[in-house]
Amino acid sequence: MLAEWIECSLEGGEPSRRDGRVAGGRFTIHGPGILELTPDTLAEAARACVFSVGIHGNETAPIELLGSCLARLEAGLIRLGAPVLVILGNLEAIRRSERYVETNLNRLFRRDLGERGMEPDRARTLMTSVDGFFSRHPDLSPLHYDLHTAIRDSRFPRFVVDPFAETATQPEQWAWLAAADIQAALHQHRHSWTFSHYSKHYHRAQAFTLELGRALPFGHNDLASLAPMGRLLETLIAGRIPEMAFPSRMAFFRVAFELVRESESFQLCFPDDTPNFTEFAPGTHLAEDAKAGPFIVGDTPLSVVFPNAKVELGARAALLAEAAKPPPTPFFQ
Ligand SMILES: O=C(O)CCC(=O)N[C@@H](CCC(=O)O)C(=O)O
Ligand SMILES: [Zn+2]
Repeated sequence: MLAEWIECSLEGGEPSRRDGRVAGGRFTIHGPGILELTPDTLAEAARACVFSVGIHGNETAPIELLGSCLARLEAGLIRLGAPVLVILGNLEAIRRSERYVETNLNRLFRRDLGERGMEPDRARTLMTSVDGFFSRHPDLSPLHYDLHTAIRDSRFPRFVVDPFAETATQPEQWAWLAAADIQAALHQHRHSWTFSHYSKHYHRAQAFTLELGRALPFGHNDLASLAPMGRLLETLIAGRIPEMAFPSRMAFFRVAFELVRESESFQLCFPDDTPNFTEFAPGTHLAEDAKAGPFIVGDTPLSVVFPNAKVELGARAALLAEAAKPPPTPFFQ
C-alpha cells in the first residue's frame, strides 16, 4: 500500500485504504500527497519528522529516495519508532515534470499569504498539515528535511540551505549531515519563506532545504550517491540516533547578497550552465538590471548559488555567498 501511495497520489486516484499497519505502527493518508506514520511506541531518540519532496515538480530523485524508504518500511526492513509526516508537494507540477505550474510554491510558505490559485492553495494545505502534525507531538523535537535537486551542476553536488530564523541549528545536525555525505552548507541571511524556513521560523524546527544532486527525469537518478542520505532518513524513521561524522569535512558558506530580478532586462553576465558555488574574483561584473544597475563583486570573492535569470519579476535570481567557518561541534572535542 505504501509503495503504491506515491503513484496513486500522482494519478489522482482514491487510495484503496486510508489507513493501515506498518511494522511498529500505522499509516494514515490525510489527503492527496500527505501521509502520516504513527509509531505504536516512541523509540528513545524519536523526533517529530517532516520529510517533503516534489515541492518542485521536476525534482525526482528525492521522490525516488523517499519511495524506497517507504517500500523498506512496508517490507518490514525498518521498524517505525518516530512520528513522520511525508509530503509530496506540488502534485500537478510533478505530473507535468515542471518546476511549477503558475508560481514557485517554495516562496509561499508564510502565514499572511494572501494570493489565490493552485500553488498558494497547496501552500496553505501544507502549512495546515505541518501545523497539525507538530501540534500532535508537542514533547518531541521538531525536524523538517525538504528534499530537492538543483537545476545545474555544482562544485558540491549535495548541499543544504540552512534557512534564516531565530532558532539556532543544533550542532549535531551538522554531524548527521556530514555522515549523510552532504558536502556543503549555505546559511541564509534573511527570511526566505521556503517550506523549510516555515518549519524553522514558526515551529522552531531543525529544518533544511537539501539539494541532492541535479534535477533529472524519473529513472535517470543516481540513487547510489544518495545511499548515506537514505540511511539518515531511515534512522530517523526508526527513531534511532543517526550516524555522525566530523562536519569539518563539509564546506560552509554564508549568503552575502541576493540578486533579485527587478526588470525584464535583468541579465547574469556569466554562462547559463555555470555550476553552483563557482567563485568570482573581486571586480567581476556579475549582473545587470535596468532598475538595480550593475552588480560587481567587492573586496571579498563571491560564490554563486542557484543562478537563474529567467525567474519571475521580483524573485531571487541568484544567491552570492562568502566562505564561512565550520560551526562548533562540542561533542567532538
Ligand atoms: O537549482 C536551482 O536554481 C534551484 C533549486 C531549488 O529549488 N532550490 C530551492 C532552495 C530553497 C532555499 O533557498 O532554501 C529553491 O529555490 O526553492
Ligand atoms: Zn527545488
